Amino acid sequence: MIEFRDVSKQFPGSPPVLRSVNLQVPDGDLLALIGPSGSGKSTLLRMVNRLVLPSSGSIWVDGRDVAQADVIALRRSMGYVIQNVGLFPHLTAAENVALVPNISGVPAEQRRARAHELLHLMGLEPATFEGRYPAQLSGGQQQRVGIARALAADPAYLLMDEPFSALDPVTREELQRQVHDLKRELGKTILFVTHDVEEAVRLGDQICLLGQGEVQQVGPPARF
Ligand SMILES: Nc1ncnc2c1ncn2[C@@H]1O[C@H](COP(=O)(O)OP(=O)(O)OP(=O)(O)O)[C@@H](O)[C@H]1O
Repeated sequence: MIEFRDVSKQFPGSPPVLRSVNLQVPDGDLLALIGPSGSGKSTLLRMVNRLVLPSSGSIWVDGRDVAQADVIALRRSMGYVIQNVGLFPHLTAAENVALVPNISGVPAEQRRARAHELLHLMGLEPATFEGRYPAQLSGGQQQRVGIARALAADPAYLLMDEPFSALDPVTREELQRQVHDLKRELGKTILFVTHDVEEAVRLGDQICLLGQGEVQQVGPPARF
């Protein structure tokens, strides 16, 4: 479970972004964070992997306060997917997917097998795609590689920050379906930022609406 306990955030010299946020993402759930631009969605998500530190309050993952965790171990224990993927341009699709296993010392053969498995899972046939560089992939294919990379260390948690915003509607729907299947089949716990209410309704077990620095509403999609 991911839990925000009384979390507030104020960047120096700016008005408060978030005030007293209390929120839980139970194991196996996808919580979609929605809200107007600037409402603090990304800030809240980034506090989970400590890219942003709360001004007060705490964030707990699996019953542990992330402030006490080793930051590298914490980040490796979570998949992180962002809008513009951030693939390394000089690494092939398979090498990008196998990046974390590589730094963690997983032997080459095992890494390759894992990269194949994940590319396949994301609908990219390894025989065709493993050797391609990001520039040789479409936006949707790059995003699939980005998700495969986030899954490489088999993290229990995925943090997804507007992962599909830059994609055309058809690709976007395909990837939404894939995330839905992933969640069901692999039992991941997902925090998903989107500005698209339809996407939130389609994917979320719970939706949290942020606004004016606070949680305005939280509940299952039927209530939105
Ligand atoms: N590092 C930072 N330093 C100062 N202010 C910041 C920083 N990061 C974010 N902010 C401010 O915090 C507020 C919330 O930003 P955040 O990116 O969390 O919003 P968001 O809801 O994700 O917006 P969007 O939908 O536009 O991506 C904004 O006013 C932003 O300018």
